[in-house]
Formats: sequence, structure tokens, C-alpha cells
Amino acid sequence: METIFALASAQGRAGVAVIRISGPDALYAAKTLTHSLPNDRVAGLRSLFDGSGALLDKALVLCFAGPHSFTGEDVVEFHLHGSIAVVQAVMKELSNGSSVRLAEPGEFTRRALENGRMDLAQVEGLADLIESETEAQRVQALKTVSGHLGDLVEGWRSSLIRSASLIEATIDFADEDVPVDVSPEVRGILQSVRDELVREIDGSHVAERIRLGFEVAIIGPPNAGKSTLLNALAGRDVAITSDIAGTTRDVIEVRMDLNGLPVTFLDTAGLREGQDTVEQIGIDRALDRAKQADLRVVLAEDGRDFGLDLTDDDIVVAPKADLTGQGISGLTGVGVEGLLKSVQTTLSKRSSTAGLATHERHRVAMTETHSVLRTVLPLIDRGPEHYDIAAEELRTAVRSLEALIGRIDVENLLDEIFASFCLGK
Ligand SMILES: Nc1nc2c(ncn2[C@@H]2O[C@H](COP(=O)(O)OP(=O)(O)OP(=O)(O)O)[C@@H](O)[C@H]2O)c(=O)[nH]1
Ligand SMILES: [K+]
Ligand SMILES: [Mg+2]
Repeated sequence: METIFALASAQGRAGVAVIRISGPDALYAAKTLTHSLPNDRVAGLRSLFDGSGALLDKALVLCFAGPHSFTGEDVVEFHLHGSIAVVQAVMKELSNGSSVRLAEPGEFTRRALENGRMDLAQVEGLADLIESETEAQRVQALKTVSGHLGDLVEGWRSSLIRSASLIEATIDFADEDVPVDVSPEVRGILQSVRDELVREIDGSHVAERIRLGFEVAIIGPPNAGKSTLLNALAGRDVAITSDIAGTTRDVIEVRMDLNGLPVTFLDTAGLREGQDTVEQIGIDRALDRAKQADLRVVLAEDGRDFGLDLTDDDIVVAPKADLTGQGISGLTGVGVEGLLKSVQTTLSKRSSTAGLATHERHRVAMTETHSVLRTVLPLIDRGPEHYDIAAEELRTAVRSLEALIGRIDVENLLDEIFASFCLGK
């Protein structure tokens, strides 16, 4: 195993910059610069020297002997002065050593996974935590990093293995006069796994929205004031507004943090019979995005739904309240605060149903498992002559769950997952 190093903190000027070294030669490589190392897990101030004995920086040095480290290997961290030149000098000195090389993006985490320090869902959670921009995203990602999903899946996995073993034992003793009837126990176990799967599959949709952000589409007829409203929501001039009907054509997105919830507001083309091809394309896009959005804000007086099958949660509000005395006005700001409140209330109510699974990959694996259980449960009811095939099906489901937490079939997933990691993680 090669020893790797990388800047673990962000590029550029900062109070502190952290360089991390991991691998069998980590302690040796660090000692080449510091001449002496502090005790394991105790921070020590050290001078760092280059090969000719010139001072590179004074740094806080931390050693973590494997396997009790992030990667599971020997790890050393240099907490340097956060200067571009200092980081460059120390990186250069490390590169000069023959025993270490620069890490690839995500390589530290990859080693943590390979050494069993994290499961695959935790790795995804870590990537999400690094990406997190709002409070709800932080809280959710931290839950994933803590391994709650892995624990749940491990529980399902052992339940399925136990069920398979129970029915396999019955097959082996099928010749005996009075084989024990395992079906009540197996049925009980499988039903409870099935119910938990349903709950988690349901909850994964909202969890995924929290991870990626909710979308709220502003729609309505031309000149209703949609772009003006978007600008008021954003607090800056994002979209072009004018008294010309059909001003907006592309969908314009503004990301916001609504009291911890990640929400993207979409300004869209005014809905009418398009006057030209380009406007019509914009209108088609508007309808498309409005359909896919988590919530719609309809800026219209007459309660038209534009063929969108509005839900109870969708908000219909009259425009230009300053002229009519009711509704909302992007121009004066009347009702804008209230709109943000009701969007937030609706989405945070929805968020409370979020489950532990946060990625489509999780949902696919759980759905596969669920569909196996739907096949297996009737087989159990139909009696021991069907146990053979039931046990085989259960083994398939076990493999889906193992793939979810990365016990098997990880290789093809890793590159994709780690592609999103930054250098030094
Ligand atoms: N009095 C008043 N005028 C408004 C209000 N909101 C927008 N307007 C005006 O209405 C006109 C249209 O506003 P836009 O924001 O461009 O309307 P839009 O719905 O985005 O229009 P399209 O993009 O063409 O569909 C502009 O002249 C705005 O200044 C409002 O709350 N009150
Ligand atoms: K307009
Ligand atoms: Mg507009």
C-alpha cells in the first residue's frame, strides 16, 4: 500500500491549512520534516525543515496510529500556517521523499471504506456533508455519516439470512415425520422487514429532496409579475422584468436557504398560447418544470390551473396586490414574507417524513429487496415444497442489501461516488 498525502483544507489563504499523510510510511515521511514526532493523538508544535535543514514552517503535528484513524492506516496531520507558499513548500518537500505520493480525490475516504472504517452509505453521507449548505442538509448528512442507514440495513440483512436458514433447515429435514413448522416465525420476520422497507422507500423521496434541494416553480400568465416576485424573493435583480408580455423564456433559478431548508425558486415563462416558436419552447419548459417541481406558486387572479393538476399544497395567489388590495406584490413587497412562510411551512412539514435513505441508489436496492419479499411471502404460505425457491430468492435480496452498504459489488460504484469528492478527503 502506497503512502499518500494531500492538502485536506481548502486551497488559498486561511488561518490554518491542514496537510494529511496516510499509509505505512506516514510517520516516517512526517519525521523526515519534523525530526521528532509527538506522541500518538497528542498535538505537538514542531518546526518543519527541508532536506537542507532550512525552516519551512512551524506547525501543529498530530499522529494517529492505525487502525484508530480516519483511513484505518497510520495518519499524520500538519496544521500549518494557511499560506499558499507554506503549503506549496511543505507539499514539495513531501513529494521529494520517495515513499509518498499525492493522493487522488477521495482516496483517503476510499481507504477508510476498504479498511472497514465506514460503509458505502456513510461514504455517501460524508460527500453530502461536505456539500451541505443548509441546516437540514447538515443534519441529514450527519445522520448518514453516523451509520444509521447501515445499521438498519444490517438488521434487515440478518433477518433475511435467519429466515433463509430457517426454511433451508426445514428442507434438509423434509423427510422426517413431523418437521417443525417454521412458517409463522419466517412470516413474522419477513413482514416486519417488508413494512420497514416500505416506510424507508417512502421516506427516501423527501430525504433526496432535502439533499438536492426542493424546487418551487412560480407560474402564471404573462406580465403577472413572476420575475418581479422572484427578484423580491431573492433580494436582488436576477431576472429581467418589463411590461412586455413574454419577457421571460428560460427558466431562471434562485437557490435560497429557507430557515435551514434548501429551496430553489424557479421563474418561468408566462403561460399563454405562444406568439412565436421561441416563446412556445419557453412555455413548454415552464409547464415541464412546474410539473416536476415540489411546489407551485400560481400568480393568477382567476384560479386557473393551466392544466397542471394543482395539489392542496400549491399556493394560488393574486398578483399586484398594490393595485387590487389583495394578494401579493413583488413590486412593493406586500405578502412576500407571508409567501416565504407558507412555502417553508409546507416543505418543513414534508421534510419531517424523511427517512434514512437519501440516494436513488439506496431506493433501488430497497425496492429490489421489497419486490423479492412480495414474491417470497406467498411461497412461505404455500408450504415447504416451495421453500427451496424461497430461500434462493432471499439470498438474492440479501445481495441487494449488501450492495447498498458496499459489502459487495462496490468497484463499479466507487469511481462514480468518489468522482464527487474533493482532493484531500
Ligand atoms: N403595480 C405592480 N406592477 C407590477 C408588480 N409586479 C410586476 N409589475 C409590473 O408588471 C410588469 C410585468 O412584470 P414581470 O415581472 O416582467 O412579469 P412576468 O410575469 O415575469 O412577465 P413574463 O416574463 O413576460 O411572463 C412590469 O412592468 C412590472 O413592473 C406589482 O406587484 N405591482
Ligand atoms: K413581462
Ligand atoms: Mg418574467
